[in-house]
Amino acid sequence: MRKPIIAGNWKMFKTSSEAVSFLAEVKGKAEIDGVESVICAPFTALPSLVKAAEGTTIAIGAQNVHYEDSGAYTGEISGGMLKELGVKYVIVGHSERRAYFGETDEIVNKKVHAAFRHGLTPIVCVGEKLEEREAGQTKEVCRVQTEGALQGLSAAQAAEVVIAYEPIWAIGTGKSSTAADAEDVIAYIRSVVKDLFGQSTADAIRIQYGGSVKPANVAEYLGQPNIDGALVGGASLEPASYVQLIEGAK
Ligand SMILES: O=C[C@H](O)COP(=O)(O)O
Repeated sequence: MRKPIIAGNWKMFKTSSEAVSFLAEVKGKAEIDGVESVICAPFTALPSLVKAAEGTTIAIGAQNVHYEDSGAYTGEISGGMLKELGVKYVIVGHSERRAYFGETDEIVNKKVHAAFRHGLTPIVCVGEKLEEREAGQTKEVCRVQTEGALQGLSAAQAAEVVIAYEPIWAIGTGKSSTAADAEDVIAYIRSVVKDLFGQSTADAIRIQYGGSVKPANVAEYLGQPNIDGALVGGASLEPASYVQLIEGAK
């Protein structure tokens, strides 16, 4: 039985003090049996957020990690630095990082391995652009990105990964994929994992949908047999909305 996982991706929003106020508001309310609550915050908010989340069941995640453990990489953050803070998850290969920061499938794969070296759980994003969808390439794009991201992992590691299927045209646009379409692609991604690692890994791996998820539609996505959660941007920024997302996943 896969535990549903709702992860807020705050992107480049919220200072450290804003993050702590948010946590104080959702404490207790966003902690619901049977649902895993995660907040992926900017690096600067992580130390205070991890501290504020102590004693709660809310896990804290980062939005990026460098693939090397240390070195002359000005401005970058390593897995060891995140681990020492008490961070549990890290988003890898978000489409915004692929588009604006040149992350390739090879870099994503190196980051996934870096996450595991440091005991962090990667939330790996895959998803097609609008023109790829219109050209009927959605599944092929997702297959290539999934295979690339998971390359070289053991089956046990792959089972721990969280995959987030995020059609790029649905991110921050208010245009969400229908639950049936998202289910179809996510079931396909699970079959790709089965081909790579076998049935038990495919049964264990959690796959989220992301792209204009809101309190009003989260239950419909989570009601699909292969959709195990949501990676949520805009609707995760307000405390009441974040709590409703967690409630909707129950
Ligand atoms: O990581 C989250 C996604 O990019 C979705 O963002 P959104 O919920 O604002 O569409």
